Amino acid sequence: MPAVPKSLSEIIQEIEVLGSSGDTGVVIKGMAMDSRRVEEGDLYACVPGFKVDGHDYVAAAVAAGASALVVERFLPLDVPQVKVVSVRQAMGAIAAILYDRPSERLELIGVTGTNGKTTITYLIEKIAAKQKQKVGIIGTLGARIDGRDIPGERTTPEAIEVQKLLGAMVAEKVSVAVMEVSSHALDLGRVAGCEFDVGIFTNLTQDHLDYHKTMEEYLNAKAKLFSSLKGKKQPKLSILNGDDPAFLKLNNASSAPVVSYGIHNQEVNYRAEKVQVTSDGVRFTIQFKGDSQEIWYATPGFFSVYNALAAFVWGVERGYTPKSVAEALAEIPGVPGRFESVRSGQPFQVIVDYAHTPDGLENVVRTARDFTQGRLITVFGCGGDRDRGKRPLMGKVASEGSDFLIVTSDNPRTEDPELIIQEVLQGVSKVDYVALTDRREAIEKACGMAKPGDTILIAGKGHETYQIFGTEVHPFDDREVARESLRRLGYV
Ligand SMILES: CC(=O)N[C@H]1[C@@H](OP(=O)(O)OP(=O)(O)OC[C@H]2O[C@@H](n3ccc(=O)[nH]c3=O)[C@H](O)[C@@H]2O)O[C@H](CO)[C@@H](O)[C@@H]1O[C@H](C)C(=O)N[C@@H](C)C(=O)N[C@H](CCC(=O)O)C(=O)O
Ligand SMILES: Nc1ncnc2c1ncn2[C@@H]1O[C@H](COP(=O)(O)OP(=O)(O)OP(=O)(O)O)[C@@H](O)[C@H]1O
Ligand SMILES: N[C@H](CCC[C@H](N)C(=O)O)C(=O)O
Ligand SMILES: [Mg+2]
Repeated sequence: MPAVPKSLSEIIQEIEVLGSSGDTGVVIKGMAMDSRRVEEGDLYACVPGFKVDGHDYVAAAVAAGASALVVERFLPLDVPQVKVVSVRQAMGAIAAILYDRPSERLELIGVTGTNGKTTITYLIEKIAAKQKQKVGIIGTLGARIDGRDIPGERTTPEAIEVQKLLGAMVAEKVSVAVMEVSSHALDLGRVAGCEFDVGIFTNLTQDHLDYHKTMEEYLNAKAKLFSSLKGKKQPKLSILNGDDPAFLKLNNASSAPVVSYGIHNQEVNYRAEKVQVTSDGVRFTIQFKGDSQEIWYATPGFFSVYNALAAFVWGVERGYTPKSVAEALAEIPGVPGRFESVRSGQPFQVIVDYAHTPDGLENVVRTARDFTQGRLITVFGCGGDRDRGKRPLMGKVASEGSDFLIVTSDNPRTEDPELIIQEVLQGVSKVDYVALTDRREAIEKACGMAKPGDTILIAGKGHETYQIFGTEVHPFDDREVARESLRRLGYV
């Protein structure tokens, strides 16, 4: 959906500015934060980045047709300019104005936490779609509007893109939008201009310390989602994992009433009990408000109980019958790249999963181990240019839970793949392992050595269809590569 053109002065009236220069009567037709994507009549937002400063690209932006600039310091140019404290924060607010404040026209759910966000957005999509609601998703797998996929690069896109997508959802009469809100997004203002109605917290374990430095800072970023739950639309709700150590802090930070869920904490509002984890999924009973509901959700792992619980709470609190929410959960075939089985008729299991944190990997290794008769062969690596501290921790949990380990590459980006592997190996002990830098070779090795009853767990890339070396993106899909390896071994 295109932006609704507005004069710069109209925009300035609705946001906090430090000052302006030039003709503020100029009409703004759209907005861009990248000079290379500026179109005629756009407002170019000069973002001081981690690598470069957008203020240095105004000449290119103006040459491409930018009609005005949002700046943190006035530039000696004959172009209308608006000066703000933080361009990153102002960008969302301005884009929201240009797209007619779309988040005020639908229910917006934000899902945050280290693991489980994508999964929960898919569960909520299913629950709402079963009630004949049109649903929009924004997250790691891209955006999706009423079942139509729109590719995306980040878990939470930049603010302008977020508002544009929400605007498109409003235009398509979406009533429920569910969005993954990463800690980077909360810190970098990518959700500025969004009025959330519901915040969902999954869990907090180590990740992204390259960016946040401490777990406390990481949690503070997450907490912003819950403290932001105020505004015109009512009611607001925080849905929090009562078993997580971060619960108390988020409970205190929340501006909205809190509903909690969990398994161990006896005080939570929605509690799962009689949990059975099988190789096909999880079965359990939810006790809530003097009522109870049986749940079947076809993704194995104790962690799946938490994901299903969080989605169930949203559905029931929205007023859907517990039975209809349970039926929706039972119908979900699985989320791409999350505990996804590759089946080519081979007498062993091959599972592709997106676990890329110590906690995620530990959970998924334990789950696979629990239903494996033979050996558990785990293939994984750690991303380059990401939290280095998690590498030996992932090496440790993978080696402790597996019978054979193949340490390989997972998006080395600008780092040396061999050195990343060395850091993973620092945590590896008590297990036979091999390091194979080439991920294809690693998967082939696993398939070649598996015997009937074994399980191969290929972790870290899940749905990803690429491998990033340097800044180049090469096609690579764990599921495809596993299928090819199995084919070569004679399975079809
Ligand atoms: C730390 C981080 O998030 N960085 C993001 C940030 O980069 P940056 O601020 O350093 O940008 P920069 O390259 O210095 O450029 C500054 C400005 O100059 C502009 N520019 C630059 C060059 C030019 O010719 N013209 C121009 O206008 C850029 O468009 C930008 O506006 O803004 C860039 C532009 O949007 C993003 O691509 C970049 O994401 C990087 C690549 C990234 O990897 N982010 C990851 C860590 C991330 O965001 N992950 C989270 C969490 C994932 C999860 O766990 O779920 C996510 O939400 O995806
Ligand atoms: N509730 C959970 N607790 C711990 N681990 C989980 C949980 N849910 C999923 N996982 C593990 O984490 C992996 C990623 O799950 P998912 O994609 O839902 O998380 P995410 O929070 O969206 O991740 P990202 O930060 O990359 O967006 C899964 O493949 C699984 O191994
Ligand atoms: N959203 C996560 C995904 C990591 C997936 C893994 N494959 C990697 O590239 O490190 C991140 O950006 O840290
Ligand atoms: Mg995700």
